[in-house]
Amino acid sequence: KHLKTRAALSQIPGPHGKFLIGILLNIMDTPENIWSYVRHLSGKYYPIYKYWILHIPVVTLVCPDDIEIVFSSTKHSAKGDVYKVLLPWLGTGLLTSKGLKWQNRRKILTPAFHFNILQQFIGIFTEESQLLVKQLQIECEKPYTNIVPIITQCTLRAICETAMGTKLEEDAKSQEYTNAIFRLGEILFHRLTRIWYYYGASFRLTSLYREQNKLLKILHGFSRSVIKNRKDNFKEPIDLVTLSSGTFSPLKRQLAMLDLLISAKYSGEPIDDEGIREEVDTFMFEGHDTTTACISFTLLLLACHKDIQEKVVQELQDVFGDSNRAPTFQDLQNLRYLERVLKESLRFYPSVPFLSRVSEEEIHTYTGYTIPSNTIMHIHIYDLHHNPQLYPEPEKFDPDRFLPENSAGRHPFAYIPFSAGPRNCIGQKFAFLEIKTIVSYILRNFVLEPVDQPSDITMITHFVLKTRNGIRVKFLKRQTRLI
Ligand code: HEM
Repeated sequence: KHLKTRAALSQIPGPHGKFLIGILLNIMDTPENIWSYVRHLSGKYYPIYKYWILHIPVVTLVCPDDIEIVFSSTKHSAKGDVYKVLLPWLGTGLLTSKGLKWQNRRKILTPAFHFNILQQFIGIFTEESQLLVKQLQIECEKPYTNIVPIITQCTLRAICETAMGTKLEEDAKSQEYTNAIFRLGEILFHRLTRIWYYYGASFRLTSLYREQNKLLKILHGFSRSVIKNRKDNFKEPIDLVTLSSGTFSPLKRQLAMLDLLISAKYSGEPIDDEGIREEVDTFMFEGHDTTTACISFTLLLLACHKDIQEKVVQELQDVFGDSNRAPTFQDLQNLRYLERVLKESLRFYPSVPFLSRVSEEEIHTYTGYTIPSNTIMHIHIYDLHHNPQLYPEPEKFDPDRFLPENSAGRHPFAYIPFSAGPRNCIGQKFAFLEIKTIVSYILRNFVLEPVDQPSDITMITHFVLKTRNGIRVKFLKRQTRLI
């Protein structure tokens, strides 16, 4: 079996690497060099390549036909080894679980992302956007602003309130929680780019491991105390089926996703308190860095493309006029041009640049190779989205690529910022509502001037698309204030 596996893998092209260690030395490098190295491999070996890291083979897929084979199947849904670093924080929640557990959790969580539930979050997104506008007014005095930290604060507050029903205030407990999320993010990043820390006891011997444990105590302690509080005040199970069917009517009280999980538990669904904690933590992780990346890169692109920025502002003027009212669900639906801008922004800068899966059985690729069972597969969304055969002039920011007439005929797996198939992102509608609310508030109040250009930006390897030095934009107060 071993020889058969080796023989199949040897047919797949890729860098030779060194005897016994494969390409280990190439990835023991800075995060920006790892990023460039992987881009180089994708260009050189398109449509598929393989490398060895020590004794572990990794096959990378960059072509939509091969990606379709993996994503369309309910097999191959187990995650690759990179996700191991997330387990201490998230446990096996929706992102990291597999098999029956994943199926059960997905079934429980799906109604929580129905439009009828999501609509009630627009009020929270609006409040957070208004707070952000106030902060950005102060930034207008400065020559430029690194937008990433300020947007992160905003999206973190939004997800905390929607997922847990808890506001992150200025108090010590909230600050401690926020700081722990930031610091744990740094440690996860440190481990992600050091593969020898995924396996065995090597990470446990480091001071970072001890620090991680302290941070986990804070994070899990916070989630558990919110869950306990919410459970103590829980009145009656929510009828999710009724709530997620029929037309939307505003609820008597603001529900958090946590309430829906508690309700599912009391209705006999297979989820206990620790399971609820896993899912709440998963939302906290998945639900803020991804939206931060999308908003930050969109602001960068709009600052650098004034004509497109003006078209978005014109659309906002058409929808809101000179009124300073908050957006309704219908307003957000009507922002069609902004939607195309966001889609193109997620093509250009996919918040999740790569995914990793494990083949559960042998795969025969469209491109003519055999991937043996139990092989780690990386799917490079960034390279897929920058393929000139799929997107002519891929480095051009052009929202009209997503006009219906221009999207017709595009390969269904050529555009996958939210992944695809049964294991796609459960939060994509939530994300669009939030991002549209925040970006529209920013553009109703400010003119964006370019500071960094896309060509100035140095990308780094991370779970979520990030740059080495943030993203700088200049904010000017908009003369005809729309809000
Ligand atoms: C622009 C914003 C977002 C992008 C681009 C994005 C992208 C993705 C991608 C690519 C995956 C697949 C990950 C994998 O297979 O390893 C995923 C999964 C997931 N996302 Fe998102 N996401 C976004 C926002 C959100 C938000 C706001 C939430 C929660 C409120 C969320 C919750 C999740 C969860 C729970 C999963 C795991 C789903 C499963 O395995 O069944 N995401 N997301």
